[in-house]
Amino acid sequence: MARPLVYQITNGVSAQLQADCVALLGGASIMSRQIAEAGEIASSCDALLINIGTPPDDALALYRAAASAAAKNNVPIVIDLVGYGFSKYRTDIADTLLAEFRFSVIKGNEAEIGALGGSGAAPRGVSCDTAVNGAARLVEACAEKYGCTVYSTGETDNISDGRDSFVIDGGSPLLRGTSGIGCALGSVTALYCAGEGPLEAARRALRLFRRASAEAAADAEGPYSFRIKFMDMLAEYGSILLDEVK
Ligand SMILES: Nc1ncnc2c1ncn2[C@@H]1O[C@H](COP(=O)(O)OP(=O)(O)OP(=O)(O)O)[C@@H](O)[C@H]1O
Ligand SMILES: Cc1ncsc1CCO
Repeated sequence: MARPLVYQITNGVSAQLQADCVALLGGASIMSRQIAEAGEIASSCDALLINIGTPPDDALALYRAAASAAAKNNVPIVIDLVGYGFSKYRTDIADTLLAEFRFSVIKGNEAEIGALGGSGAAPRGVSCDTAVNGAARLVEACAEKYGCTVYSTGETDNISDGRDSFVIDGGSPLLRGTSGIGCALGSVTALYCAGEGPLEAARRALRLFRRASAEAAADAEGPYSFRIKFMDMLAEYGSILLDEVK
């Protein structure tokens, strides 16, 4: 497939980074928050990402319009549960979508997936790095409940499709030194879902980010030069070492 088109409905903070990641890994993005064109775009793209980071007033109607058109056309859908469990508004929206649609991948940081799995703790804001006890088990339980691939990110990443489960570690904590890299990971997951099954796509994205961050950290002078080097390394490993990071 030449340049898979990823329809990204996302937050206003990370959008540029997300579009850049998709572009440097060989995809193309379209971003729009207009309900009027959501069905049209979703039915002709190769993957849909719904990131609830900065939900607009009409968020539920927008996400529904996009998700229902994607589902009708067998377009894979990735949902990034940014801030799930923090505000009731976004948690209710996400729960409604999760009840109505079958997603290819559900992702969040450990605190967000912990909240989804009923850990009893809630994240404080977005990008929360609170560790959750039993994260791997919670990811597996969510994968079984929602019938899809689920992953959580943090010091270690946990991924499961309800049958097979993996832990991914390594990389660099500098990934957390600036904002939006988790959102970009969601975009790359959606991009890879255009070409392969959700578990393989998500594992590949997670491993690519760990691998690229380890290389970038080796000669970064600080969190921002790291961020630039990380993007270069993503491009390098994304095109050269696809099999190795699979
Ligand atoms: N302590 C850590 N060490 C190494 N890598 C990490 C660590 N914490 C997170 N990561 C990696 O950083 C990336 C972003 O994960 P993170 O959990 O920060 O997402 P997030 O909270 O959704 O981020 P954001 O909201 O800023 O987009 C992932 O690739 C994850 O594997
Ligand atoms: C800071 C922030 N607020 C909503 S989304 C976002 C980007 C990181 O998730």
